Amino acid sequence: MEANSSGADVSADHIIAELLDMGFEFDKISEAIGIVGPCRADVVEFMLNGSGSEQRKPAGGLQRRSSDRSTRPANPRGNFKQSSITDHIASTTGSKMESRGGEASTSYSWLAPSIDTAVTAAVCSKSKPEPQTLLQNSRGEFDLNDKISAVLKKHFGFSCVKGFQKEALDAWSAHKDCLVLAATGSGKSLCFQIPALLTMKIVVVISPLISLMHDQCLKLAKHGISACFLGSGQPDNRVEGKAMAGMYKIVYVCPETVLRLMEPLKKLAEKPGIALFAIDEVHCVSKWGHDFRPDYRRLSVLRENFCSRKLKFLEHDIPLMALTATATLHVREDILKSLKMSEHTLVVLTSFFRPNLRFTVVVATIAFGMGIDKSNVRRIIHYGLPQSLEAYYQEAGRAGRDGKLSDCTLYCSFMRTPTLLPNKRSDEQTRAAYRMLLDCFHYALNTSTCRAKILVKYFGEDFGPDGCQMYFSTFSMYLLLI
Ligand SMILES: Nc1ncnc2c1ncn2[C@@H]1O[C@H](COP(=O)(O)OP(=O)(O)OP(=O)(O)O)[C@@H](O)[C@H]1O
Repeated sequence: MEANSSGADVSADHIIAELLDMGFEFDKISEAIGIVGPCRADVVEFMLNGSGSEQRKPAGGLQRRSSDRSTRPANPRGNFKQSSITDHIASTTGSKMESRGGEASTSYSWLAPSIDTAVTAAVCSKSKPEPQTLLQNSRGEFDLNDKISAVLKKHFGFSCVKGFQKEALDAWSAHKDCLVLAATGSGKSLCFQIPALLTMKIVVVISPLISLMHDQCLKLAKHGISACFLGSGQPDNRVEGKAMAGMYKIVYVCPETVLRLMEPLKKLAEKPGIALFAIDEVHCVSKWGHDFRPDYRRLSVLRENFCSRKLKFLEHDIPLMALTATATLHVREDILKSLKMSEHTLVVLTSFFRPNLRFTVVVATIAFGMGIDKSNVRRIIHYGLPQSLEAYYQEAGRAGRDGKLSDCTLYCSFMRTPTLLPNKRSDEQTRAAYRMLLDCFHYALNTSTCRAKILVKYFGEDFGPDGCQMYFSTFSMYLLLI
């Protein structure tokens, strides 16, 4: 027996039943329990990464499997909120229970960005209320912030939601569509996981990769939240039926499957109800992005079908929450249009400026390996030009997640033609690929401006003349001839 993240004791049988129910294979669960013992957190850790807690780690433990989340994302019509980089760097590296004060945030209309000084505070529970001790307001309702604090603490052990998470949750609670752009590892998942815990309804999450869905379900199991994944990677064919009967709080599904399940989803929307459709890695919608997936474009059926105009039992349209880590203005615009998101979509944006990263380009002919995904990576070295600056920002951004000064070095030889897109591509895709490559050339060849500034500008953000002074007043460019 062990204590789970919610404080309750669970047995090996209980863990097996729980994970089987989510659609994981019996053999894998048993193997994990056999190695790390009947501790849910360790079993999940083992299934995710091939290791349990330190003292129970098997000799010669397996290699860590990183969930490779390729990410990047626009509403010319929507409201635009932009919060500080400290929104993600400081909080993700801090202790789980740390309490954070207010966070600086700027907001602007994204067509004509103009920064103002609006402050978006993180929601922290001062008194750390337990669900049963929440105070009701005069109409007998619980305050949303208190509810959020309570579920956050109960399931995840955190005291505060970050500023951008609060913005997204406010949009959801106001039944608004929302586009969230926040860095890799900043905590986007909580934006759509919390709604599942605040209502009796289900959250449906559309995700492009089975490995991502798999990992997220395991992490939710660790936090005592029932979830499942549907699609070709689901070995148990009973899980789909159970999911469509409302037996899981969070249902992860790939785009092809969501398109196939439109009718069952409409029934689910009636009873017990769908709280939210979250579209993760939403840059996959855009042909202008580096990770285009045609099925993502067909997800406009969600906005077209799950609205009160079409489904008479709905009081409000079911909100869409689209999330990504990187997207240019062009890609954002494309996302909003392609998904037919509401004209009142709120765009929540955290700054792309990472003050602790120094960007250097070295023109050379020597090969170097890539860094790995850890919080304290001090240097990311790219060998060869990336296909796009989105891809570069995504990969280089793995450096310095702990907020400490780190270097991002790009080695490239202008003598070598960079790889473009797959051989079979339309003229439009070829043009887009060349455009993206041209941006990379401009970035690499720049000798007059701070590189961080170019990257941030590329994503449509202007942090003013002072932004670089701390670390970027100079940059390096070496020419190594061999
Ligand atoms: N409010 C919070 N306070 C402290 N830690 C948080 C908070 N929200 C999220 N985190 C932590 O941040 C980490 C990253 O979260 P998550 O995986 O959701 O990031 P993400 O933005 O979805 O990343 P990616 O783009 O790689 O998918 C997790 O360990 C999560 O527990």
